[in-house]
Amino acid sequence: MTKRNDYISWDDYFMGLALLSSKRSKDPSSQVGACIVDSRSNRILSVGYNGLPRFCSDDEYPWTREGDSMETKYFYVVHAELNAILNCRGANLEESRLYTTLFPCNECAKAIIQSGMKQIVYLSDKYSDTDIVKASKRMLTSAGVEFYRFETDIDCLNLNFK
Ligand SMILES: Nc1nc(=O)n([C@H]2C[C@H](O)[C@@H](COP(=O)(O)O)O2)cc1CO
Ligand SMILES: [Zn+2]
Repeated sequence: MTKRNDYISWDDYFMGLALLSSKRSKDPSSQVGACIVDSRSNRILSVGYNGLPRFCSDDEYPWTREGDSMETKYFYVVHAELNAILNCRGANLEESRLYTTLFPCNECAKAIIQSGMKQIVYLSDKYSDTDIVKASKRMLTSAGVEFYRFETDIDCLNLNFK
């Protein structure tokens, strides 16, 4: 027997983990996932998805996008990228690579830069026209953090639990 050739690439694996993490999100409109990797050893350092902080109930806080700011999700949700940074349990994120299903906002960009990450691989950039993303890209570029869109030959990966 020879080895399998249809195994997934490291990039597919890590973006797949970011996508799988996003499935945990309770946000009805955007489910975002992130995975942080030591790019030299291909070891996973952390994962995260967008959700409320610990001890804040998914059922008691709002999930709406519009209206009184206090009653929208935006004041409360922790972004997937920040959650991944905060979930790293002391791992050194210097020189690491972030896989995220949505381009990071300006606030996450600050945390990415300050934690020493060097690369961002993203799937969607659906808010690219917003000032938030423009500010994010400005800071990331100044800080020398590379970012590039995820590319793959495969459209879909199935997880079969049966
Ligand atoms: N990069 C990001 N990572 C994230 O985790 N989020 C989260 C915040 C919200 O929970 C949701 C965006 O909701 P909406 O504006 O598309 O309905 O995704 C948002 C962005 C966009 O900057
Ligand atoms: Zn963010």
